[in-house]
Amino acid sequence: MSYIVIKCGGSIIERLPNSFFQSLQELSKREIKPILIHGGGPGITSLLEKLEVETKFVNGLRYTSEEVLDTAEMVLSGSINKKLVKKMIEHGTKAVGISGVDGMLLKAKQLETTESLGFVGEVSGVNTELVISLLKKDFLPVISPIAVDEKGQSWNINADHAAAALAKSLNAPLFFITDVPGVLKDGKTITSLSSRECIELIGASVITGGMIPKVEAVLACLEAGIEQVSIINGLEENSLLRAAAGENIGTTFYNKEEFING
Ligand SMILES: Nc1ncnc2c1ncn2[C@@H]1O[C@H](COP(=O)(O)OP(=O)(O)O)[C@@H](O)[C@H]1O
Ligand SMILES: CC(=O)N[C@@H](CCC(=O)OP(=O)(O)O)C(=O)O
Repeated sequence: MSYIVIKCGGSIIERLPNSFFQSLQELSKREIKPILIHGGGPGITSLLEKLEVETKFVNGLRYTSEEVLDTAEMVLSGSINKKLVKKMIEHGTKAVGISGVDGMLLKAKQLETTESLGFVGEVSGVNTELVISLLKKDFLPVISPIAVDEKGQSWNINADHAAAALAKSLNAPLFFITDVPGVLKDGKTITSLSSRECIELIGASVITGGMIPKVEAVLACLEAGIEQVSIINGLEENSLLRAAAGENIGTTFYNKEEFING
C-alpha cells in the first residue's frame, strides 16, 4: 500500500472550501491512500486569549507551559479534530479522528532548542501499524499533533513537524495546505526550491513565522529521501486534487537537484 500525507494548517481550517473535502473523498477511493494531519494554532491562541493566558512564539513554535499544553490538547484533539471528522463524514468519507496520544501513534521526546520551550516535543517514533490498520479497513485517519511519551506525558508538537515525521515513517509524499499560495518572495510564489535555497531564504528573513517550521519539515523530508513535498493554497478550488495529480502548483520541493531552479 502507498500513501500521501496531507497537512492542513489552522490558518485555513475554518475556511476550507467544500472542494477540499470532496477531494479527500475522491482520493480515499484511490489506490494511494490519504492520511490527514492537522494544526490549529489560531484556535489555540483564541482560547488562550479567552482564558487570559499569555502566549508567545519562538521561531514559529509556541512556548508551552502546562496550562498552554492542556489548552492545546483540548483544542487540537477535541474541537478541531472532531470538526474536521464531521465535515468529512458529511462528504461521505469514513474518517476516524485520533490524536498522537492514542495507541502512542506519535511518540515524543522534548524538543531540544537553545531557548527552553516547555512542553514542546519532537516525534521520536510513529505507530505506523495503527495508521495502516485503519487504512486497510478503508478509514481515513485524521490526526491531531499532540504526542505522548512512555510516562504518559503529553507533548505539544508543531503540526508541520508532526506531518514530516508521519510522511517519513510511511515514505509518503507530503502536501501542506495553507493560507498562502506557497513560499512567497517579493509577493510572488516561488514555484520550486532546493534545500540550500530554503536555508538561504530563512537566513535572509524572507521565510519567517509559521513558514519556518513548515520549511524545516520540508528539509527533514527531503533529507529522508521523500520524493515530493509541496506547499499549496487550501483556499484555491481543487488545489489538493490538482497537486496530487502532479500539477505544478504552489511551491514544490524536490530532492533531485536536476529539477531545481537556480
Ligand atoms: N516567505 C513566506 N512566504 C509565505 N508565507 C510566509 C512567508 N514567511 C512567513 N509566512 C507566513 O507563514 C504563514 C503560514 O504559516 P502558518 O500561519 O503557521 O500556517 P498554517 O496554520 O497553515 O500552518 C503565512 O500566512 C505567512 O503569514
Ligand atoms: C509547538 C507548537 O507550535 N505547536 C502548535 C500546534 C498547532 C499547530 O502547529 O498548528 P498550525 O499548523 O495551525 O500552525 C501550536 O501550539 O500552535
